[in-house]
Amino acid sequence: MVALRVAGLEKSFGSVTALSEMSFAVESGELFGFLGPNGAGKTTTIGILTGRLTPDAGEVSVLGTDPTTEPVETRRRVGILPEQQSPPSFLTPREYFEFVGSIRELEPDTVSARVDTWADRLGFASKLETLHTDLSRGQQQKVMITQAFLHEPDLVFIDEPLVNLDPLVQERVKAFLLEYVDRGHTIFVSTHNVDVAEAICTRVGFVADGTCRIVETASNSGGLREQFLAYVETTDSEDVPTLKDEGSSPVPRH
Ligand SMILES: Nc1ncnc2c1ncn2[C@@H]1O[C@H](COP(=O)(O)OP(=O)(O)OP(=O)(O)O)[C@@H](O)[C@H]1O
Repeated sequence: MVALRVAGLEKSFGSVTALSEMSFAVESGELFGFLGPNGAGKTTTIGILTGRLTPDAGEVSVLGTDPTTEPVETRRRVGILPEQQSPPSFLTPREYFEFVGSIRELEPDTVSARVDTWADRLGFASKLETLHTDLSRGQQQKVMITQAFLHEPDLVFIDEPLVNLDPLVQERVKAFLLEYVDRGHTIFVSTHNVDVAEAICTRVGFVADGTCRIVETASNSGGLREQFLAYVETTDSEDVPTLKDEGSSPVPRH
């Protein structure tokens, strides 16, 4: 079953073309990686998939909803870990999770049990009653990861899930993501981190220059990093690493 699908997406901001004929689909149960350099169009695509942005053209479907016409319904059904967003500074993690739980229509006992599990998993039990403003960046990231999964949605969008986390917690998050898709849920991960994509994703969409090319990580023989850098070289993206000096052959663009 298809969890999400975009077809022919176009999006410009003034004279800047952010997306150009972006098309791909993600099946239920996939851990799909969206891998691209700065400015490739990843955040813009997630913004459209979660109803925050409206495309100039193209079709989009998320769990059978259309986020361009029914954004509230789409957001009700998914979890979102936005890029570089902090929890409210004036709340503690426990207060914030109670707030998120009420919006997500969860029973207080369910919220409490899930928060305890997440606090143990990511190691922030001692910080549950501390104002967010007094938490480190990594501790705030743990809170943001928890809120995205609190209602155990069928589909979760996560932007750079491991940023600011220490290596031990990174391993725990990666293990959780794999377990979550094993249970039949779908995860869409946007990242710059090729190693993370290669380690956990079933398929990867290389994003560059506002468009996307799908690569199967399981049958990937040439090394994801080399393929990715070679792909980016074939686009018009600026400020990206080059492999030309190392004698690699670019992968032809689809
Ligand atoms: N609100 C906006 N106004 C003008 N230009 C924008 C806006 N949002 C995005 N852009 C431009 O659209 C392009 C795609 O940006 P986007 O944020 O989607 O990239 P990204 O892949 O998420 O990048 P990064 O990895 O650096 O976060 C960039 O050229 C960016 O400058």
